[in-house]
Parts: sequence; C-alpha cells; structure tokens
Amino acid sequence: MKKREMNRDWIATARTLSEALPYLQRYDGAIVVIKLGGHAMGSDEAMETFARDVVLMRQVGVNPVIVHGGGPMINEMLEKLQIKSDFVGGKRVTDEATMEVVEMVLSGRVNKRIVQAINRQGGKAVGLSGKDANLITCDPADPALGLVGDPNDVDPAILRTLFSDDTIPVIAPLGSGRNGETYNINGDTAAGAVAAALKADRLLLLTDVDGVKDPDGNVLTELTATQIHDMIRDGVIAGGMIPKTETALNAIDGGVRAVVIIDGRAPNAVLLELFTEHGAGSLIRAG
Ligand SMILES: Nc1ncnc2c1ncn2[C@@H]1O[C@H](COP(=O)(O)OP(=O)(O)O)[C@@H](O)[C@H]1O
Ligand SMILES: CC(=O)N[C@@H](CCC(=O)OP(=O)(O)O)C(=O)O
Repeated sequence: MKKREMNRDWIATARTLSEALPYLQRYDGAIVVIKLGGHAMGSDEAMETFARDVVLMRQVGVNPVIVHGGGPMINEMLEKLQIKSDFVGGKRVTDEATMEVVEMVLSGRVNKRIVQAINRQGGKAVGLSGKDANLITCDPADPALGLVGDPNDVDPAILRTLFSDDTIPVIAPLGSGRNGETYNINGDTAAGAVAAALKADRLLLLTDVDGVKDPDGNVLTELTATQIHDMIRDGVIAGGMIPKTETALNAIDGGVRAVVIIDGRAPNAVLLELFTEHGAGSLIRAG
C-alpha cells in the first residue's frame, strides 16, 4: 500500500524519473560496455548498488556488457604466495606462475562476485572469460611483458546470443593465444576491444578518480586525441591511466561512439551518466 503523503524528496524523485524519458528512449536497444576496475569494486554495498544499476539498465532495454579488472585482488594473492610483480606502462609483467594466479583470481573470485551480485538483484548474469567461445584471441603485446596479450581477433557472437536471451555477460580479461596459450589482458584494453567489436554506443571506464586530471588536478570534462597524446608524453597521464586513455582512443577508432572515464565509487555512477543530464568524468568521443 502506497503512503499518500507529499514530500519534497519524492516529488524530486518523480521529476528525475520523468526527465529520464529522452535518455531511456535514446538508449533503448543500445550496447553499453562497462569496465569495472578493481579499485572501483569497493565494498559489498557498493557492489550491490552497481549490480542494481546494471539490472535496471537491462530492464529498460539496454544491453550491458561488464568487463572487469581485479589488479588489487591479484596483488593480494601474489603477495600471499610471495610472487613478486612489476608493472610497465600500467601493465603487469606476467610470467607463467603469475599467469596462473591472474587466471585463478579473475575468472574465479572476482568474476563470480560480480555475477552473483547481479543475479541477487534479479538479473541474469553469466560469467565468462575472453577464452570462452573464442571471444578474444591475442598476440603477445610486448616480449618484455611476457604473457600479456593484445586482443587481435574478437568474436562477439556469444555476446549477441546472450543479449537475445536477456542475459548480462560478465567478462574476465583473459585471452587465448594462437597456440593454446593463456594471456593476461589489461582490463581496460579488453573492454575497449570488446566495445569496438560490438560497435558499442558507450564504453564506460569506471575507476577510482573523478576523471582524467590536468597538472593542477582539475578534471578535464572532454578530451581530444591530441591532448591525450601530449599528456602521456609529458607524464601528466601516468600509470593505470595510460592504458585507460589509450583504450579510449582505440575504441573510438574501432567504431565506439563515445567513451567516458568516471569514478565508479560514486553511488549510481552508471545511471547518472546514462539517464540524467548530470554526466560526470571525462568524455572522449568520435570526431
Ligand atoms: N592524469 C591523470 N588523471 C587521473 N588519474 C591519473 C592520471 N595519471 C595517472 N592517474 C592514476 O591512474 C589511476 C587509475 O588507474 P588504475 O589504478 O589502473 O585504475 P583501475 O584499477 O580503476 O583500472 C588513478 O587512481 C591515478 O592514480
Ligand atoms: C596486463 C595486465 O596488467 N592485466 C591486469 C588485469 C586486471 C586489471 O586490469 O585490473 P584493474 O582494472 O583493476 O587494474 C593485471 O594483471 O592486473
């Protein structure tokens, strides 16, 4: 039974819903790839909110695809096992022992946590890695990085099958080599490759900062390719933000309409970005 009382908050909520109509219409049937970084995963409560947002997206006709990271969780397990780990240009140098841990953590604990969270909210999520159904085939990225892969062949057929069954794919960033090897793919790189193969309407890169920052720490609300190249060259964009911005450019080149780098720790970040006029973070779009 609804309580028949007037309250400013509820009136504002109703107005927000009403104002969402043009956005709901715009994204009906759209494909939205969301990269959920390890740093953005946070508490169980934050995961629950994220999962609810994803289920809502699906409910209103969007086809969401989740590609996740899990760097901090891999670090934790490597430390327990006393395996040393180094990063070059934001990517983990991956030998065979490291690869075993990466696969175990990403395909196991991290992937299933997200799948379970979505299913608990009434969605239907299926966990897979880039190795399933030939989704992502890799070539070695750089001999210095060992088993780090560059996605060179992405077959999104399995994802389209899942869309047609109202199912939400949750993808761990691993890929197969041409000779049966397993490759570790940076989560942003994997998300970009999947988004390009699907010609996604949006790629949302959820991280732990408000967006891409200039040297004074101000978030740049819109970024061009030239700005990104200059900022990487000058060291203003560093560490994990390098693969993120490079991914954004590659995704746009590959046919994605727009990429947004946003703070995934902010409550309802995904809904705010898609269904309200209050988009946040840094936008990179096709020219
Ligand atoms: N110019 C920049 N603007 C914002 N963040 C930056 C910038 N340069 C480097 N970073 C770093 O990039 C990090 C995001 O990358 P990463 O830690 O790999 O995130 P995730 O785990 O979400 O993929 C930020 O926390 C920040 O420390
Ligand atoms: C090659 C490479 O660096 N792979 C990443 C995969 C996980 C990832 O990208 O996690 P975040 O998104 O949380 O950083 C790694 O081993 O950490």
